[in-house]
This record gives sequence, structure tokens and C-alpha cells, in this order.
Amino acid sequence: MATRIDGKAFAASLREKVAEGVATFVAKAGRKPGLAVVLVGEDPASQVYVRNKHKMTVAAGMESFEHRLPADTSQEALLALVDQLNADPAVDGILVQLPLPKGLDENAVIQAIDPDKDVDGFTTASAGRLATGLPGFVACTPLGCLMLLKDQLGDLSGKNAVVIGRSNIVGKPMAQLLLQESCTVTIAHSRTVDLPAVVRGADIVVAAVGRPEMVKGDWIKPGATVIDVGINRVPAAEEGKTKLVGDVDFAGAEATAGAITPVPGGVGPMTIACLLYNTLEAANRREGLA
Ligand SMILES: Nc1nc2c(c(=O)[nH]1)N[C@@H](CN(C=O)c1ccc(C(=O)N[C@@H](CCC(=O)O)C(=O)O)cc1)CN2
Repeated sequence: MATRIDGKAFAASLREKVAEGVATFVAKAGRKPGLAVVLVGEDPASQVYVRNKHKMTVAAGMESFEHRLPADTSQEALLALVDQLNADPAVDGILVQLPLPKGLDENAVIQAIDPDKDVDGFTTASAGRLATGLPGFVACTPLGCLMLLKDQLGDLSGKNAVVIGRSNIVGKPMAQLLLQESCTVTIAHSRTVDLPAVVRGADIVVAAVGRPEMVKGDWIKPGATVIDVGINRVPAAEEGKTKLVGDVDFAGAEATAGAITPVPGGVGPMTIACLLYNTLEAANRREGLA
């Protein structure tokens, strides 16, 4: 039976370490690191995530600047706010909560963020820095996955890693991070031929496809480490109720894997902890303290 990787506990201890780093920063810089979060519209899940970001930012000793805008905000107004935050010396990190309401150009808004404040790691500048090994910010979810993997396995070099999913936000940066760790990396996607066979060759599986329980237990190589990025809400057995499942059939994979992240309580909590980690890093760099 696989070890369950406790992302919730790991994230809590990372947030504590960030809080210690924040105290050191405040002592040296004479100010708090600042994180600005922009939420447009009333998407219920986004509201919960933004509320949690605010609470955890404050708990880590940082300044939280929350900007809530109505769903009918224009592209121009949103870009003007991003410009204002880029210029604000109290703001070290900027995050625009995704998804944006229909009608807004997500890519244009993200690219408007100053790469030195891009604590979400979503700008093309950040992606380019990661791909070429330059210092920059790595998107929080893949960064969290890497931290969990290194904590579990130590040195990753020479491991066969399969990343299922090729999104700019998770799949591609995850593959870059694993390559940097000297893994042999395969990026699998919807056109991959014989996905089960590809996954069976992997020592490390990162599933980020957004399809509930798509990766089956008998695809997993015995002893492999499985990182499940999926957060899918599906109907529960009880009438009218729902539950969260990942992209991996947890019960099936748990029997064969060496270690596996659960959903919830695996990768998800790492996302906000890594956001705080990146914000502290941004503040240190801006003050020449990194
Ligand atoms: N600008 C961004 N937008 C979005 C990001 C992001 O990193 N940057 N990621 C997601 C949402 N997200 C943070 O914003 C996020 C998602 C999930 C979790 C989490 O802790 N999930 C829990 C389950 C929560 C639940 O019960 O519903 C878990 O997996 O254990 C935290 C943050 C999209 N938008």
C-alpha cells in the first residue's frame, strides 16, 4: 500500500518557514512584503481561494492588498489596475485570479504583469526564464508538486517522469522543473498513443488533465510516485451530494504506487503556500536581499 503524501501538513510547515523569512525581511527592510490579489466577478470557487489567500498572507505576516472588481469590468480598467500595481512600491507580488469572466482577454492581462512581480509565474517572461534556467518565478502548482516529490524521493536524477497534460500553467512548467532535476521527461496528452503503456514506464507520474479518475490503478508501475493535480467535483454516492476526486483513480493506484497524493489534501494546499513562498522571494529580490 502506497504512502499517502500529506500536502496539507507540508504546506502548513512551508507557510511557517515563510513566516520566519517574513520576520527576517521586516527586520532588514523595515516594511512587510506585499501581495496584491485581483478578483474579477463572483465565481464561487475563486471567491473561496481569494479569501484563503488573504487569510494566509496576513497569517504569514505580509501585507494583503485585495482588489475585487465587478464581472462587467472592462479590459482597459483591469489593465490600468495591473499597471498601477506594477508601479506600487508596496506591492512585491501580483496575482490575477483565474478564470476571468468571459469577454476579458486573460492572456493580455497576465502579460501586463511586471515579470519581477509575477509570483504566479504565468507570464511568458517567467516561462522563458524557467525554460532557460534563469532566475524567475515558477507557477505555484508545479512548484508545489516538485517540493512534494523532492521531499518524498530526494534526488530525482535519472528517474523516468511522465507528465500527463500540456497546459502552460501546470504541464509544461512541471516538465521543465523535472528536466532541471535531470529526469527523463515525457509529456503525454490527448493524442498520446497507448497512454497506459507510457505511464507504466514511469517512476514519477504527474497527472494534470482535469478528467476525473482517468489514470487507472493498473497503469501504475509498482513503487512509482504519483502526484495528482486534478481537482474535479463529481456526484457522490449520496443523492444530491458532490465530492472531490483527482485525475487518478486513487483506490486503484494506492494499491500499486509507492507514494501518492490524495485529493483533497495533496497538491491543492501547496498552491497557496508556494504563492507566499514566491512573494517573499519577490520581496527579497526587490530589496536586494535574495
Ligand atoms: N491566478 C491563479 N488562478 C488560479 C490558480 C493559480 O495558481 N493562480 N489555481 C487555481 C485555484 N487555486 C488558487 O488560486 C487553488 C485551488 C485549489 C486549492 C486547494 O487547496 N484545494 C483543496 C480542495 C479545496 C476544496 O475543498 O474545494 C485540495 O486540493 O485539497 C487551493 C488553491 C485556479 N485559479
